[in-house]
Amino acid sequence: MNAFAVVASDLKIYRGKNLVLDIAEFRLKAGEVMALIGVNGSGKSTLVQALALLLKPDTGRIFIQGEEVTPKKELSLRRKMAVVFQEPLLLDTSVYNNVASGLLLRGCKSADIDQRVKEWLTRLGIESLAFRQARFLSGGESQRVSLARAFAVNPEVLFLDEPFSALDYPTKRTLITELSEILKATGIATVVVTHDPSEIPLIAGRVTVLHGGRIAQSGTLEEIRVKPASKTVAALVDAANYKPA
Ligand SMILES: Nc1ncnc2c1ncn2[C@@H]1O[C@H](COP(=O)(O)OP(=O)(O)OP(=O)(O)O)[C@@H](O)[C@H]1O
Repeated sequence: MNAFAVVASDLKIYRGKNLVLDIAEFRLKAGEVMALIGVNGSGKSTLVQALALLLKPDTGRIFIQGEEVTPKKELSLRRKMAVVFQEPLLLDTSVYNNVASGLLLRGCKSADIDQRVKEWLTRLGIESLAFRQARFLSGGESQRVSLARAFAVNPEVLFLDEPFSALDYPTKRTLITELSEILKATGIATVVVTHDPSEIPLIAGRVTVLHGGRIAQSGTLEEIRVKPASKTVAALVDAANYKPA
């Protein structure tokens, strides 16, 4: 197994004439859960989309588990990854079919699909919702379906782009704790975008701070709090409700 799940270098993305992402080097270790934070517009979603191979960078090289992304390998490498967004983006069908959708796309056999869908419905505590239409779910239930769909494909790398920000506080806390247990058990390398530093100790180890499309600082939350690279970074990690774990 490669020591790094994702490596990117000299990653640049322009929107019109604006350079919105300028990453000299990014490394996500195998099995690591990294929090990605930054003010609005700092480039978090753009970086996630680029690393998940959903957005083509203008320059740069990306390696997934040591394999360089090339036009020929792009689709197979993309299928090693799963992304969960703030909006669950569910298909207008049953919960079961939603969780099965990524596996169908990957051409899995129906017996495997059934086994994996049932496993992940159970692990996310939504087996009783299997035949409910997705449009009738609550926000928290929808996000559980979206996570089950992501885990069902057995991803090597998982990207979570503010998956909890639309949820109420108790629902969010319960889901983060469960998700953290699943990530520990599976060892899937994960990048989780969050606006709430109090979530970081619950789920992630290292923190990467983006500012103006660049990596402003990277380290543990404690390291960054003790020696923030700038006032903006200090403000980001200095949430009133944060207590060291
Ligand atoms: N489709 C687009 N067209 C033009 N500019 C864009 C587009 N998407 C993003 N941008 C710009 O790129 C920059 C980075 O945006 P991005 O969404 O990655 O930031 P973010 O850190 O995820 O923000 P937020 O915390 O608000 O979600 C912003 O200046 C944004 O306006």
